[in-house]
Amino acid sequence: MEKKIVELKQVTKIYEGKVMHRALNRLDFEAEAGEFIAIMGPSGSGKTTLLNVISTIDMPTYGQVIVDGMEPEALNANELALFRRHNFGFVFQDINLLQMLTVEENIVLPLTLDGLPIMEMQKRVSRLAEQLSLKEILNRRPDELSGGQAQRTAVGRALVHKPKLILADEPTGNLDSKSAKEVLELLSHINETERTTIIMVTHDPIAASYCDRVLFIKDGEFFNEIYKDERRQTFFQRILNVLSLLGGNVHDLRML
Ligand SMILES: Nc1ncnc2c1ncn2[C@@H]1O[C@H](COP(=O)(O)OP(=O)(O)OP(=O)(O)O)[C@@H](O)[C@H]1O
Repeated sequence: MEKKIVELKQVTKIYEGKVMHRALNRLDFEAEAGEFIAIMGPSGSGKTTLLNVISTIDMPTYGQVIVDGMEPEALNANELALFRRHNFGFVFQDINLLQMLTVEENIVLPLTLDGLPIMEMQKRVSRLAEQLSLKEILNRRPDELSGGQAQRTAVGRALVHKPKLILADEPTGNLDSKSAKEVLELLSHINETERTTIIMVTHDPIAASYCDRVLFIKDGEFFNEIYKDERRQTFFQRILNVLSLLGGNVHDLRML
């Protein structure tokens, strides 16, 4: 049995506002080290909230979150910021590269915060550039990149400090299908070779079919969960079957 990297026990998240909203309701969730997991559900079902609670960006109202054996709630603000920076890599739909910096400088940025020796930084960047097929374009700036190259750079930036867990929120949401495929194959490859755990929120059943497991949530509660045990195409069909049971707006299912 693999080590558990994330454990959520009966997690409830209530947003207090003019109208109180229960975004997660008594949700249990576990991720083992090395898993590649997709989180799916209709718009507003709590997917981003779940990712934010796992990444410690947000704290649950009730329930317990344990990441790599630690309870983030027990840490003070500085400790929490460090914990997050050392353990997590983030990939978002909006790629957010720094326009003034080259691909190489964007990738290396998180390491400069930790004051790593230059030789070590160069070693890591050149290894990543190889893995991410960015070798030829390390000196380009973000406005000279395709969408796929830009997102691969962002994946590089998320990986450079060797995080235990990659948290991705719609990483292919703004990409054409060819670039999306490149990024998904890359995430799969990183997951297989480095055993980095990846948790990815997606509306896209094709993206989800690259994962080992898909967790479906509805109204902030567990709805279903399926594991890949066969070819990606058959897994894709099973994902579509659950999505049709889940209901919601068909416009939520982009790229179908
Ligand atoms: N800061 C907030 N204050 C109040 N309500 C919020 C806040 N953030 C999210 N919500 C509400 O909580 C619910 C869950 O939001 P969340 O963003 O987690 O859903 P989601 O499944 O990621 O949606 P989408 O697929 O549209 O991105 C929604 O009804 C949303 O309106």
